[in-house]
Amino acid sequence: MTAIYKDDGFALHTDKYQINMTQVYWADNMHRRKAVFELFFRKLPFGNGYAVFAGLERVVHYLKEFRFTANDLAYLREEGYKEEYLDFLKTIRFTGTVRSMKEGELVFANEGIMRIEAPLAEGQLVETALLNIVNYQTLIATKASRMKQIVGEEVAMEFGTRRAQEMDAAIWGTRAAYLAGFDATSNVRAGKLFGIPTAGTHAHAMVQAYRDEYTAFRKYASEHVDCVFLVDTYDTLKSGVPNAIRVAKEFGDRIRFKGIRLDSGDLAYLSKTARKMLDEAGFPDAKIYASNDLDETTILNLKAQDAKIDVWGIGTKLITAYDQPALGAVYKLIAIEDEHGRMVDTIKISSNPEKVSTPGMKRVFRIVNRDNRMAEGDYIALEHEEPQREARLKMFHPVHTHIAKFVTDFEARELYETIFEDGTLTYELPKIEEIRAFVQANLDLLWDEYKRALNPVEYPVDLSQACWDKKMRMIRSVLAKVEANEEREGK
Ligand SMILES: Nc1ncnc2c1ncn2[C@@H]1O[C@H](COP(=O)(O)OP(=O)(O)OP(=O)(O)O)[C@@H](O)[C@H]1O
Ligand SMILES: O=P(O)(O)OC[C@H]1O[C@H](OP(=O)(O)OP(=O)(O)O)[C@H](O)[C@@H]1O
Ligand SMILES: O=C(O)c1cccnc1
Repeated sequence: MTAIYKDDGFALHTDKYQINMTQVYWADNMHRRKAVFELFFRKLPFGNGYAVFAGLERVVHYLKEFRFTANDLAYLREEGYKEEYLDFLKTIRFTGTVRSMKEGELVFANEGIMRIEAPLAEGQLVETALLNIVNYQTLIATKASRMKQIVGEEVAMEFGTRRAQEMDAAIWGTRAAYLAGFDATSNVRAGKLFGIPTAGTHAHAMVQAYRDEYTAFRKYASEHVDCVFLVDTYDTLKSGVPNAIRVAKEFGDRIRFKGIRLDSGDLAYLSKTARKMLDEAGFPDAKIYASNDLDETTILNLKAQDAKIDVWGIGTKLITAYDQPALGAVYKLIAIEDEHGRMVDTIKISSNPEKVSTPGMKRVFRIVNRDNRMAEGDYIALEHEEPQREARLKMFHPVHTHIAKFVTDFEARELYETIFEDGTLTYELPKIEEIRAFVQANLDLLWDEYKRALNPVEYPVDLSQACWDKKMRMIRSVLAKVEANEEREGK
């Protein structure tokens, strides 16, 4: 790489305004004030009924290693930052406390996924990277989960690396897809880094290189025991499938003829006809793989057409989150220490009531009905509240408050774990297989109405009465100040 400075850290993986704001805090001696930030999104992606949280592992690595290197500081010096400020940046490490949902948790709009309590300077500087990581990984995990819900018991393989937005996206995207339910990836480096099962067939290039399918399949079979032949280079039914069958017969027990891959044309018609040909030739166990711009809509349609596809190879539409390429997670200041050392809550008002932030330190609980083991909804309470101790919980819609219900026999599962305590990592990162199992267990708690791909029912995310009252009090107090200001200005 022809970098001017060695790329040896991630602290500069931030927006310049974070460094500029931090300079202001530092110059004003505000930088050590305790601040609390919350990371959340306001709208679920893809019209899905839930999102799958991913990104915590990388966030942990990032915060653990957070420091400005000598190269970072040299570059900032060249950018014109003052020497005294650079001396301060040089000493910065992440010393905060992080409370977060676990990777693989199902998460909904307007609930804090992660809460960062840290000296203001640190909390501010890490915003961009945290959003960068969580936004992308959660987006892809959600897309993958949505696709896997449609794929069902069949196999979903991640094929997206070639179309991903560069290398990081391919690697962390395939990890997100796997933890959310995909079964394997074609990316070998992801296999090495995360222990994800890898798998693959072959491309048209190999058939073209040998110029005929029969020779190409034979050569492949001579070198590999597990064989899936790509059959659409010339003519799927007239040439590809017959050549695959011919080679499978010739090699007999010397190979495991796992199947064929279709990569163009009418996948419903071709798969049904190919299935018949394989069965008649005595290969009922050979699987039919399909790829070619697949997404959940196409897969659902193919299933409706009774396509005989066993393995779905999915690339572009998954790894680029093609129909919605960004999750709008934000990172908002919810409380800050004042000049007297007291924590004061902050609120951001918007003309859209759904966008008004919920002030203060809170915890998120999943309310699970003990009788049927299904989730009743999520419940956001103030830090000190203990909903699990209540016999009867009122759950009401935070905007349309007349929509309410009471739950009695319930378990209130707190969704936050402590990840860092005063800068020390206290959380043991789970293995990826554990995260996968966790996603499945979480999905089992949701009624199908929340999980369907089209027009799912909105899952309740409610505020406790105390939390709601506090929000309303703060809205009234801010609006009163705005009015007083207007009067002063004589408007
Ligand atoms: N039976 C089907 N019903 C609905 N969609 C299908 C069906 N068969 C294939 N598709 C989808 O239709 C699209 C066909 O795209 P396109 O016309 O680009 O492919 P192609 O011409 O078959 O192959 P190539 O990608 O080599 O150009 C793909 O997204 C594919 O997944
Ligand atoms: O379609 P995706 O969901 O992205 O799946 C991955 C695609 O990558 C390969 O195609 P390749 O790059 O060789 O191009 P082509 O098949 O589109 O010509 C493969 O044959 C799939 O078609
Ligand atoms: O193994 C395959 O078939 C594969 C891998 C990546 C992209 N397309 C197909």
